[in-house]
Amino acid sequence: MSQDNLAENNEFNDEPIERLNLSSSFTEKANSIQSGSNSKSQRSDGMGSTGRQSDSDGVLTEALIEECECLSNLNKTADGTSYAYLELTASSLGLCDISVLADYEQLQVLNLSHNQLTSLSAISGLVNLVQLDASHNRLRSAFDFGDALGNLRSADLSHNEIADLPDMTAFGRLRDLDLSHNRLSEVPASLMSCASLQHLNLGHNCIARLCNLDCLPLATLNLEHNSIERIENLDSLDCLQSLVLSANRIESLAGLEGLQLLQILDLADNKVLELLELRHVKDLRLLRQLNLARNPVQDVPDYRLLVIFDLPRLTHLDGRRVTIKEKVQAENQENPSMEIVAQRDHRLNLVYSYFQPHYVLDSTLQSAETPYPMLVLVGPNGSMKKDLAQRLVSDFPEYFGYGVSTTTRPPYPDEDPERDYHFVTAKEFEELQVGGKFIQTALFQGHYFGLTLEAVEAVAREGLACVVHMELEGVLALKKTHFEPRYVLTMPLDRHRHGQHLRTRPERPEQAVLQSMARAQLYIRHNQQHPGFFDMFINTDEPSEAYVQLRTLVMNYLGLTGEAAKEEQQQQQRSDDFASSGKTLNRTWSKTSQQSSVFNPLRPSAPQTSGKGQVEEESLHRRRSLARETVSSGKPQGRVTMATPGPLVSTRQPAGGGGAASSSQESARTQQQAAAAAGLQRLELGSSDSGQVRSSNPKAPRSRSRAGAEAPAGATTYSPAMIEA
Ligand SMILES: Nc1ncnc2c1ncn2[C@@H]1O[C@H](COP(=O)(O)OP(=O)(O)OP(=O)(O)O)[C@@H](O)[C@H]1O
Repeated sequence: MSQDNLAENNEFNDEPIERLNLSSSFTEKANSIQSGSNSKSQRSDGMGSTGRQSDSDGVLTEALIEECECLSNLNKTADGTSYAYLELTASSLGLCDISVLADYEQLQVLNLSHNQLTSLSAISGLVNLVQLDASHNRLRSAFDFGDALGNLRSADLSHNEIADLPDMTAFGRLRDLDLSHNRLSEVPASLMSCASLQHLNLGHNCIARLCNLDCLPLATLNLEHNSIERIENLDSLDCLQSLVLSANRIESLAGLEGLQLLQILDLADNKVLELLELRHVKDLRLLRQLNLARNPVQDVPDYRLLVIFDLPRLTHLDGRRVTIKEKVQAENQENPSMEIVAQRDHRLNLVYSYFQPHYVLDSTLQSAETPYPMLVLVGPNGSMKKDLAQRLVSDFPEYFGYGVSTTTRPPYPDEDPERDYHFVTAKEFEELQVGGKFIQTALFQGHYFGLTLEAVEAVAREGLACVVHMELEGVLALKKTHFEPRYVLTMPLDRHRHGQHLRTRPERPEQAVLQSMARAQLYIRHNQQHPGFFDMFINTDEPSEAYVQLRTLVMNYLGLTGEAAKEEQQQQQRSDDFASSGKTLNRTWSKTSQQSSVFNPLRPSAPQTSGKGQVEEESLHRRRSLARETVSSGKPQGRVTMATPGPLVSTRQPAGGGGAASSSQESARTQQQAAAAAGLQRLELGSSDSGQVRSSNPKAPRSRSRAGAEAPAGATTYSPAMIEA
């Protein structure tokens, strides 16, 4: 076998990444070297020299070599001109004199481990030597065999008494060097001339400082069990894949930032105290195995999940495989989705409220047929929703009241503490929360916001529907309660205008402005991914136009257009009279619940007992059920008559979509008849002329927008494309 062939057989740099194990990598390598050479040294009769006790006073002789069958691998010599044994294994023979080896200059692999050697000068003539194992001897000086062994690729000199290295310039081909378990007090400077060194083990020495490794092409470096306090001077190790620094005195991970190929980092048994240190390895994209076992940082609560969250690419942490479950758990804990946060908030508020004495609050109680009416304007801040809400309330005082939220945010100079928010301290907010006062809470830009039941009740007691405004997080929580409001998404589509709106408040920091602008995308995404989540959309680029749209929407909804308005006023008068006698709330705005079917949107609920006989009541009930089923399960129609005040339904035909409408006329008629049979009042609402108001209710007919988002048929599409424009 030629030298090169032999060298190829012993290459380590081609090992797959997974095999570059932590602290054991060098040991394994050493073992593989040893077992490799041992196996080569095995004769066909299975006998080798390893383990044989020498009876020649530690002198290796030809007779002993023969007796112990030390030679193996009869093959072509390096120059290819003749045959010779290329390997010699003379381990555990108590050898202290190996001068006989000077005659074996064809040797390529030499194993002299576990002897009593104090010098290797006798092998200075083995110019063909590629692999040397002289571990477990009593060598004081390594590489004292001179410069002639320039072909050496692998040298195991571990478990000796080496305190320093001579000049290594001649060993430019050396790839693997094991100097572990020696007496080195520093990284030998001469190592820097080993331009091919890929695997270096300096573990179990007395090294206190990391240095003299500059620009070495190391793939694995083991410095376990030394006295290193700081990770330094490793920046130039561009090829480093595995770094073992366990059992040192390291407190910080600083100094690892540049090791872009690092995959394995073993820092077990050190003094790393803070999770903050992980920032130094956060950007190491290939890091898969991290060992921080027995560091003080492990005492940090939720340590494991926090590390997994910070370094999501890890496959092994502290010697244990990171499971998918742990990854999900870490993500949910440290970066929960808005949905999970809302779920938690809701659970918390619910539990706190259960601890309180319960009152039956008639005014906001969900009745059998209709929920308490509420209108929620939702959108990113700066979408003018607060102004819109307050204007609506002042224009329709007979229908709407403003639900004042509570917040820990300090008031802006122009805000009225009674009208805009209830401003409280963080402690007061917490007390309210623990007191079970909130229907929903949300954290937004570092401040808590919450809507108390009392704020809604204050409006409801007046017989009014409650108008509130909030961020998406608040809506997610509110949707979990028994309230079933209408949700109007208010969004500036023009980023520039949005920025302008936000900057009207000089006290709002620029960072918050940019954050809020970025959040606009969140609303668009949410609208796309959850069709029907918002009931309507209003573009608030132009505040006055937005208000006109909202007002139109509300008036349409309340039936307050033209003659209808007058009639409504009269009706309202009658209702008020009715209400003043029994204070019955005009439930006009909220969505009906799944179970509830129908109600007259403009008049107080009809009394349930009509004086009909039982059979007639049952028949009526059957017909109502039939009508409900027909209405709720009916396929989207071009023109649908809804008997509920539920979704806004377009009466317009989508362009070119008449076919669907005509083909379903029969079905529509059936629905209408069924609804009429049940004695239900029709409510037909069209999209506004401006085309900006539309429903995203899933039951409404839909057409596909250019951007792929679903939108109700007949309505102008609301898509991110509009934002881009
Ligand atoms: N109970 C609540 N739950 C969740 N979000 C809420 C709640 N009450 C108010 N918010 C929202 O918190 C955000 C607070 O924003 P900010 O303090 O910057 O300005 P604002 O004047 O209150 O609102 P805007 O800028 O939208 O007029 C607003 O988007 C507001 O709608």
